[in-house]
Amino acid sequence: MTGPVYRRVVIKLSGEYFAGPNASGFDQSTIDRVAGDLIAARELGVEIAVVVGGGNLVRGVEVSSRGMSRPAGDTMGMLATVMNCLALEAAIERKGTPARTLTAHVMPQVSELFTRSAAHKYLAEGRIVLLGGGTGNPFFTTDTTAVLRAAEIGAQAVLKATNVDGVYSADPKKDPSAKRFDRLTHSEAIGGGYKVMDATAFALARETSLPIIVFSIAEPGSIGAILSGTGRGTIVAG
Ligand SMILES: Nc1ncnc2c1ncn2[C@@H]1O[C@H](COP(=O)(O)OP(=O)(O)OP(=O)(O)O)[C@@H](O)[C@H]1O
Ligand SMILES: O=c1ccn([C@@H]2O[C@H](COP(=O)(O)O)[C@@H](O)[C@H]2O)c(=O)[nH]1
Repeated sequence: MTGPVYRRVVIKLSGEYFAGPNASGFDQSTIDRVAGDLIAARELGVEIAVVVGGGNLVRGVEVSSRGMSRPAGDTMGMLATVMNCLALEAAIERKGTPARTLTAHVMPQVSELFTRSAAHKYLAEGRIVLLGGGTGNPFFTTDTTAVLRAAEIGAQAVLKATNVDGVYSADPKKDPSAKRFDRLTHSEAIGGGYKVMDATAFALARETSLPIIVFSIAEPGSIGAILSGTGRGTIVAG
């Protein structure tokens, strides 16, 4: 087994995956398994910050299409990501590893506000740091949040752990003939319009020279495998 490829990473976890076999909500056994994978990855000696999506609970665009304003819908989506962080934090700590949730909004009864110094401190203490509330602003996504926070805290890569095993020429769930890429540049990912991540996230990663690795979270141990350089995923880099 080779040593880890990175010293500090931000992992973007699919919120949708937290629903497990259900259409929405929390599936505890799925969350427990993901918590175990994160702990195993931490034990490789990598500092880990996690951004969790909200697709299992609320997506702003969907709720606003029913009449609510987009900023209000997006605020619900950001709060959904905080709930996912709390579920994951509890699962990680139940397994005996310290974790800490930091949020983009002031909510002192719930968690500490995200600051770079707090993130550095808890990562250096060996905690798994969970970043809730997205960027704190509507009209963004947690993919963009992951790249933003990675740039802010000096992470060396963004790992997008999702429900497909890489970037394809078209959505593989809709087009079985879609071709999978092993590697793309940021500009190719933006130019191709691949909807696995939003263009803002790819553009910020290009500007900050951050590699993004897109891989499947469904494979147990996949986070550790990616960190060891043996996993299967698409690398989007310079
Ligand atoms: N070109 C493409 N290559 C790979 N996946 C694609 C592509 N286009 C669309 N997709 C879809 O993108 C999805 C993953 O991105 P998305 O951000 O929607 O999900 P997620 O990681 O589950 O996020 P969330 O945290 O919001 O639930 C996959 O389910 C896949 O079907
Ligand atoms: O910076 C952000 C991040 C997220 N949101 C809202 O949250 C939901 C859930 O995030 P996903 O990335 O889709 O999983 C998103 O649909 C937005 O409504 C946000 O407003 N700002």
